Amino acid sequence: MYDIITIGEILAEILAEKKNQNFFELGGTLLGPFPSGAPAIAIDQAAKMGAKTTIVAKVGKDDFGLLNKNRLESSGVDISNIIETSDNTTGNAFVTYATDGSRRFIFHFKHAACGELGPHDIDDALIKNSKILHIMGCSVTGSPSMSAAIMKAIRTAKKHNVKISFDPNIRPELLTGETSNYFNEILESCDFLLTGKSELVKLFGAYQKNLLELLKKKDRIIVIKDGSRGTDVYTRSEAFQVGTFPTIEVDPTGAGDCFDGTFLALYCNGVDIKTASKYGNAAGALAVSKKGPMEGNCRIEEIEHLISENPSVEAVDIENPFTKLL
Ligand SMILES: Nc1ncnc2c1ncn2[C@@H]1O[C@H](COP(=O)(O)OP(=O)(O)O)[C@@H](O)[C@H]1O
Ligand SMILES: O=C(O)C[C@@H](O)[C@H](O)C(=O)COP(=O)(O)O
Repeated sequence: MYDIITIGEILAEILAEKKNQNFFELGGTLLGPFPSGAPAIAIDQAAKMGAKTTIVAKVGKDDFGLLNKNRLESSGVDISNIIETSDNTTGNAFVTYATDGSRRFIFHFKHAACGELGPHDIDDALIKNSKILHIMGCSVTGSPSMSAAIMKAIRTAKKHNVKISFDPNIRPELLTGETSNYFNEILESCDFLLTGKSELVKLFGAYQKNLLELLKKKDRIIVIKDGSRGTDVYTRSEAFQVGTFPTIEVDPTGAGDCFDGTFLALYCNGVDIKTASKYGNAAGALAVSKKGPMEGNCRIEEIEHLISENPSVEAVDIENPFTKLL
């Protein structure tokens, strides 16, 4: 039995060393390759937290695949469901940051090993034998066959009461046609919506009404992550905010996935959602302090050390805007 299973892309990530460095001129230094892919980052962190985890994904028979398999295995992820294909090479993400904090990606995804993953690669028994299925929106939009694989898994999870966790993690560079139908189905089904605030705005604009509808349909946990501004959490009966931990941000990529892995691992262990959110924020702060999307992933001892140094960071109850309307 797995605590958490995820399905999606494994990538090798290449990072531009300097801000505003572009990819159309010679001369800039590139850092990496870093193990990456949003589902891989989250599942790596969940395993580091002690959860029993696996990832269903495809890599090529190449060094980028090996880089990722080695990293995930050393963190404790069961890598036996990573398929090696001879038909394509491991996917890539090239990332560059601008001085205003925005980032741009060039992906090699749809026609890479990760994009080959299809419904035939999804074993229903694996999904049924998991407590939580965690899905990232970027995976849903990455390739048509991966979308079909993920939707098959979502429907199996729903049928067998496996909890569904969804982080929309929208990457404009990966958006394709069918996306909104899939997103709507996953949003309706999910038990955990672990979303970045900017993604909520992209999905819904002014999102309060949509969150109310989601809570009316199901008592779920909605986490809104907002970078250095912290995290808001809503359920039908609870609403609270958790502030951030001091850190020096050198690379924001991966913080949200790292939050997800931490939060879900602790939830599976029976930890209350206020504590799990605080630990998630601490993990996010540690994540942004290292270059590379999962280089800042951490074990629980590092999180507890950061928390013990910052006793004033607590979950603070706020008025629940939804309770009166439900
Ligand atoms: N600069 C930062 N300083 C402190 N904590 C941060 C910082 N950036 C991210 N975090 C923590 O990591 C969490 C997840 O990061 P965020 O960027 O909001 O996720 P996402 O990528 O899903 O939008 C945040 O809610 C916050 O607690
Ligand atoms: O998997 C992808 O398609 C994108 C990843 O390469 C990237 O690392 C990412 O999206 C990280 O997400 P974040 O946690 O929201 O920064």
